[in-house]
Amino acid sequence: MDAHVRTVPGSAGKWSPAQGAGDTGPRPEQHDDGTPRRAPHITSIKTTSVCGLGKLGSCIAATLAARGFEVVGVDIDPQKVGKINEGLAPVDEPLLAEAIQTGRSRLRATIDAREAVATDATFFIPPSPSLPDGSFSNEFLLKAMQPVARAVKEAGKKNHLFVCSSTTTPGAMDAVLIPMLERELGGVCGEDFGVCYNPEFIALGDVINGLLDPDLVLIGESDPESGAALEELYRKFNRNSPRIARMSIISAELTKISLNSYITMKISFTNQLRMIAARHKLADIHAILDALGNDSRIGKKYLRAGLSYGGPCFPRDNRLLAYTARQVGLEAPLAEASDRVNERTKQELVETVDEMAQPGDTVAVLGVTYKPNTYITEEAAGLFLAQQLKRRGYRVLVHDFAATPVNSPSLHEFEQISDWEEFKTNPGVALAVICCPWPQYRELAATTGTRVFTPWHL
Ligand SMILES: NC(=O)C1=CN([C@@H]2O[C@H](COP(=O)(O)OP(=O)(O)OC[C@H]3O[C@@H](n4cnc5c(N)ncnc54)[C@H](O)[C@@H]3O)[C@@H](O)[C@H]2O)C=CC1
Ligand SMILES: O=C(O)[C@H]1O[C@H](OP(=O)(O)OP(=O)(O)OC[C@H]2O[C@@H](n3ccc(=O)[nH]c3=O)[C@H](O)[C@@H]2O)[C@H](O)[C@@H](O)[C@@H]1O
Repeated sequence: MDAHVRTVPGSAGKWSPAQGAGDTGPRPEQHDDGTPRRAPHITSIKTTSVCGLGKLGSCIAATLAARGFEVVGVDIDPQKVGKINEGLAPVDEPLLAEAIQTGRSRLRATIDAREAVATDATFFIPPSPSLPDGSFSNEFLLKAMQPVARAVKEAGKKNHLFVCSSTTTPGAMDAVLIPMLERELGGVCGEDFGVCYNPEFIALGDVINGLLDPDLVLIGESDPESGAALEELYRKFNRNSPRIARMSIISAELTKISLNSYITMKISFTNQLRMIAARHKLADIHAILDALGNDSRIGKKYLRAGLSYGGPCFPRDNRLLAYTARQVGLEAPLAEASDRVNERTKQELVETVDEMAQPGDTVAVLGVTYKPNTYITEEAAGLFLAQQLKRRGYRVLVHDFAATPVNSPSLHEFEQISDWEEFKTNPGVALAVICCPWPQYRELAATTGTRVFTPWHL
């Protein structure tokens, strides 16, 4: 059953540190059956478990171990478990293999979720895929959390800390995931056990450094003790001294997607401006943005003119904010506009190329990942262009420094440029379009005699 959230519970009352998520007032001293209520008293997390050893989870497990915590990794995929136990990286991510080596004596993995019970806190990081209405599915989180909760109950263990790091639909923790935990554990969240919502702000390709030196650590907490325990963990774990923002769980769910939605708004603004500037012969979008970024209220980050944003996070987190607004009877026109500009940016790329070449021509699409240093092609501008050109009757050649038909099956339908060095010296195509700013493409962009179109300032 997919129990994704259907209604967003109100967050009307203001949260205070002494109050758990969804609290409505002081609680009685006892449970209905007369047993005393007890606040969770985890004060120090020494041993951790990480459920979901994918692109994010394997990096969290490895860095926790590298920074001195005992870690049990859990995944339903025996291959990922096997790799961790062999001391190898289960996914491609810079510095992951090194982190695993550093923490090897403290890191092991298993497919048996019950082993998480022996640890103080479990981080849950399975997928939370988008559904057609824009919300995120809770299915994998429920399946990952349930066996751990059952095992905690069977063991009679008190005060296990459940930490959700996957992105959730705002309201899903209070309406779906915590009620499941309360049913399985037979207790009240925030009193008999603790829950934190703790998403990470990391960019693929830089996950290890992003985890160790973040700008922000975000903790949504069911009760102050749980939040304090997690804060203490981060104070030992982080190499820098980031702002640790603690708040209610619903606030943290909203903060996570708002951050990404705000940045997509910034990127879409650059693309909107680029389209306007392009209609003026002497206007240079790169010069305009470079100047704008000097205003400290704007800043230079994510103000680079290029193409549409893509990947597994930005597009869907931004749509989730719009969904969240609809759930409470509002609109989120800014989030919707970011999405519309992003779609328009993709279409505009196809139209521009269509003006520079004609069906039947051979066009090389260079860079089909959503950004450099990753093999992921999800919602990437290059992949979209290649698909659209093929549909319009072009012969399309694709090239990337990381994505291949093996790791990105959507590339199977295209002819691949397998030898970059050879292509670079003799492209033999009507047009080459640089869709992803891999720095290596700079050489081609500088070559005279090759017709190259690059929206990026390489
Ligand atoms: N990849 C990223 O850059 C970021 C991802 N996130 C969020 O983190 C979550 C995970 O994302 P990724 O790591 O990219 O996903 P992924 O698909 O790379 O990895 C998920 C892992 O969870 C495992 N899994 C599935 N069901 C399980 C279960 N019942 N028990 C234990 N393991 C289970 C899968 O086998 C897989 O190894 C998502 O909610 C995503 O939105 C948030 C910030 C950044
Ligand atoms: O929520 C998440 O999962 C993560 O999503 C993003 O991380 P990521 O998608 O890996 O990558 P980014 O490096 O942020 O790039 C995203 C997209 O923005 C585009 N971009 C980036 C910068 C820029 O100036 N312009 C621009 O179009 C990139 O080309 C790429 O398509 C955020 O940067 C992370 O903070 C966040 O935790």
